[in-house]
Amino acid sequence: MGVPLLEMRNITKMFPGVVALSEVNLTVDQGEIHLLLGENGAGKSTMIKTIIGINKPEGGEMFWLGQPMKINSLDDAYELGISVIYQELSNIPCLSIVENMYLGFEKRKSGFIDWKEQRACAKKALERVGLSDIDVDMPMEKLGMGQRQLVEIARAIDRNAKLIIMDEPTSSLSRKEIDFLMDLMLELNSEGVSILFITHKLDEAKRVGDRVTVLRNGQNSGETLQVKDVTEDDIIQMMVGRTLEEKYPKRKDVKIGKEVLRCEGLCADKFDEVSFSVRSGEMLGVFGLVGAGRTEVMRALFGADALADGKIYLEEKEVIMKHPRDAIKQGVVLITENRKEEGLILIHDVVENGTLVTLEKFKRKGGLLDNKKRREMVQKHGEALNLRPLQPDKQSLNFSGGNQQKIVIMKWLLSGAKVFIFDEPTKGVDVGAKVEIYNIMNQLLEDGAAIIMVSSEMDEILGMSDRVMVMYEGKEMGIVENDGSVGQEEILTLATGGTL
Ligand SMILES: Nc1ncnc2c1ncn2[C@@H]1O[C@H](COP(=O)(O)OP(=O)(O)OP(=O)(O)O)[C@@H](O)[C@H]1O
Repeated sequence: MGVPLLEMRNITKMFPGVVALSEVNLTVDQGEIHLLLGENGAGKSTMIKTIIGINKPEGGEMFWLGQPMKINSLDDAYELGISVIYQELSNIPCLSIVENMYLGFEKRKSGFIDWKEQRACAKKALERVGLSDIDVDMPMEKLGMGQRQLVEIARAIDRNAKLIIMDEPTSSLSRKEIDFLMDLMLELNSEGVSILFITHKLDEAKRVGDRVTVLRNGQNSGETLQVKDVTEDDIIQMMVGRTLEEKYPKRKDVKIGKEVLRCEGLCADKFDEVSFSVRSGEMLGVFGLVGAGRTEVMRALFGADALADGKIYLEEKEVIMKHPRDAIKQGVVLITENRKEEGLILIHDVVENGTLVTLEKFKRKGGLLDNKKRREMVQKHGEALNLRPLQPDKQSLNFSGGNQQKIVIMKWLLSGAKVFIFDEPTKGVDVGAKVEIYNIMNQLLEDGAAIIMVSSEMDEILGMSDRVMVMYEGKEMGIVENDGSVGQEEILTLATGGTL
């Protein structure tokens, strides 16, 4: 194996009130896929930012191919051959694919941008990620989340990276795209590229990883191990310090009651004739591959996008959702998949974000806000959601990705709605926190709410839903009872346009 490609020794990084990394060690060998795992807030992203020079550690040493690593900026990282594919997409939506791919690293000829060369190289790299038919001059915003992610991967391939750091690259991809990416990772790896792979999906991790380093509360949790020598349960034990009894906790005292919401023949640009209903105490799972139109239906139902046709009934009365305000007023809320753009005001703290849609509840006589009560509520829900760190005054942008998701969930939990639409609720959330979110959903159902859960995770859909609506290319392919009579195969058949 020779000298390690990257060696991080005793890295310590502090932020106000938090020791994000404490004497952490990480070694990535040449030509290996190394897993960096840990709960939300364990310090994985902080470690990556340290590797690429964004964070300056307070202590520790870094080596690249055995030599002390001088890294002061992202440019130094690229120079060495390190590319990062971030958890949250970092491209600029209004720029074209090719502009995004070479932003800050333009190919030049006689001082001018060499568009011909850029387009040719972009096309070649995009072919490798399965996007051979795509027009490289198309604006990024025209692509779905999954495709945008693949463009980022193409950019790393184009830069001939020696180390590709992938921070949850699969969280926005469909099953097919994930399989494609896993194969691509193995292929790149066989060509000698090292990959540092961060994921919360342990099955994927096990599928491709050679060795695994686990972080827990900013420290190494045990030694780095060979992936073939550990089970998923061993990894969970290292991550959370205990084994999880149930991945999908059972609902105890839930009675499915009357229909709360019914949608008939919903139509818009991206979907056609979608009809479904959900009852009190019931979870309707909505499954489909990326681009199936699930999020679009939910956004229209919530009044965030316009409907061309169709009717919505709430407790048997027809309602019009022209604006999210209308939906919230009627007790229908959407917990968006896109937390950074739509879920949170990142510069605001947890109290402000957590109580943003429920300010009315905290108004005192005279109209002033009861900030003490706001803080107490946020503290209470933060504890229930295991928000880490539990610092209500901390700016949301300084929370780890998974913990930001918990703040978004908190915001809507406080609203006391009748219908909760969760769009990919556990995206980027660690195994332990997933169970916490499922427990909260179960509690909502016990309290009589209705839940619609859009998810690309088949296990999650089958583990949590009472019924499953399957969509394909904007069409509703069927609604099935999740009572064991249908399984993964049947649902996938519907999701790929087939019939049962
Ligand atoms: N700029 C910052 N200012 C203050 N605290 C920060 C900052 N960046 C990270 N932290 C804190 O450092 C800790 C580690 O966060 P980090 O983002 O590295 O976690 P993570 O393991 O990547 O989690 P996730 O899986 O949720 O993405 C957290 O407590 C986080 O709140």
